[in-house]
Amino acid sequence: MLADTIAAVATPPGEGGIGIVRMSGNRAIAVADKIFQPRRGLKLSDSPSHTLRLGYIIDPDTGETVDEVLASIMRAPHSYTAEDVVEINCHGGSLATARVLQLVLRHGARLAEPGEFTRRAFLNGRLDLAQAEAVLDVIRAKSSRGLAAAVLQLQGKLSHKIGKISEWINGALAAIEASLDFPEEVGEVGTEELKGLEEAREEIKGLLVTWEEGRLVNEGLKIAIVGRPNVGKSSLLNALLNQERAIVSHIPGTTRDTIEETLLLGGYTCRLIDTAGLRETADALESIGVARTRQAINEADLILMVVDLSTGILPEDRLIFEEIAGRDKNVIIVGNKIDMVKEKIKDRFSFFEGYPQVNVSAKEGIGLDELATKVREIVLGGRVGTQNDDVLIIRARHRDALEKCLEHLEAAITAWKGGVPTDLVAVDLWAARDYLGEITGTTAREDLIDRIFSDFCIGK
Ligand SMILES: Nc1nc2c(c(=O)[nH]1)N(C=O)[C@@H](CNc1ccc(C(=O)N[C@@H](CCC(=O)O)C(=O)O)cc1)CN2
Ligand SMILES: Nc1nc2c(ncn2[C@@H]2O[C@H](COP(=O)(O)OP(=O)(O)OP(=O)(O)O)[C@@H](O)[C@H]2O)c(=O)[nH]1
Ligand SMILES: [Mg+2]
Repeated sequence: MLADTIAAVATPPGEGGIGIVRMSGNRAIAVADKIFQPRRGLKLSDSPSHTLRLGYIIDPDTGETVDEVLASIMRAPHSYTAEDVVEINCHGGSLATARVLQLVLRHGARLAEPGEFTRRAFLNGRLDLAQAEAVLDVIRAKSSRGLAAAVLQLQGKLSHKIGKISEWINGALAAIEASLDFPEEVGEVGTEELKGLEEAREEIKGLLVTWEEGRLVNEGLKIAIVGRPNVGKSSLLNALLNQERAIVSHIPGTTRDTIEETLLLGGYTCRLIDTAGLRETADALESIGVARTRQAINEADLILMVVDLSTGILPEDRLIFEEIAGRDKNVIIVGNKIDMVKEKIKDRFSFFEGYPQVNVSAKEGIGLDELATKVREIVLGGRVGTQNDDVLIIRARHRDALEKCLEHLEAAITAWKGGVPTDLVAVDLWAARDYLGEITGTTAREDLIDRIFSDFCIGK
């Protein structure tokens, strides 16, 4: 158990139903006893673990009653941090919780650092690093699919798979080490172990293919709305959001900066980015906007290229299309202002042959469902349809470690098959094992762990 006792407000600031001050450490219960007076019955230190008591927080120096609260006690090791934990449930609102925090700090606790409660759960072995990261991913989840993936990881499903892969690698290493120690007794290092390594390799590959979806689930699909000025990009953003978010006007060059909003599509978070119309411009401000548009195009997973059906394709449209096409990006051509087209127009512009086109009216709300369906098709397109109970790789850090692990594992397998001396094979296997340990935290360096927990909020 770590020496000092930490405390923080665990609920967000502002007005709310309840505000919680949480303490963890071996003095947590003693500190609580000094300031908490139960209305009746046992004081907190005599209460059984996992019980809740009603009482008052009283400033021992002044005798002043600060708040009426519920205090809960969870004794080590059966708590979130695996240390003694006391939670004081105050009336919501920043003043009561701030006063209670002040009192516990004055009577023996110190303010927790960001993520320190979860860090203690990790250091005390209740969670491994991947599970601790999942705590943050649960808090930050932006879609139901993202939440499901993070909760699975919190429950240890990813860690379990990593453990299984490590076992295969360890099995091979043990066999190699035995054959080095007692070469005459062990004989050939077995095909059994080699098979285990091949299974490990397949398991890693299976995890890596989930990253594409995991990234989408975690970060959201970036959709850039691009086109020449005045075709109705901002109108389309507003129509999809069903909200007057961006300024719309008949003046070309209305949108100067990129505007980003999130939208849920089929359980996935989409980040819709409205951009400044692309054109050659002498206006300094507008050209900054155009540069940002290009950046949005670079970062986008999907581009909605908006054209104006009422004017048809202009040379400017062609230039923009040439800029977009030929990149490895998904593109949907959106023919806008269909409400203005009187005669029966052709469904598609032959110019955009090979690209999906959906015709809409951002103004009248025509064709938006069809566009959403097309977007969803592309989001899911070509991806192995995973279920909510499948493990997903949702952090780039995990993907990177798995890729490194795979490289070394493949090198080891090739070397083994090529008859390279097994002590050399072992070098790659050790490296592969260390990369797996970075995911669960067994071989993660202090600075990496610092970086991970500094992302958390205070009180988590
Ligand atoms: N009030 C409150 N709500 C909360 C949390 C909390 O710490 N306090 N949590 C977190 O912030 C989450 C719940 N997570 C938790 C996970 C484990 C334990 C815990 O006490 N684990 C013991 C087993 C206890 C038992 O089963 O009796 C253990 O693993 O040993 C507590 C909370 C979400 N809601
Ligand atoms: N009739 C009709 N007009 C539309 C439609 N969509 C947009 N407009 C009009 O087209 C003009 C330009 O719309 P915006 O949404 O500002 O166009 P934009 O592409 O964002 O333009 P910039 O920001 O200047 O690049 C406005 O006058 C809109 O009312 C539509 O579906 N039908
Ligand atoms: Mg605009």
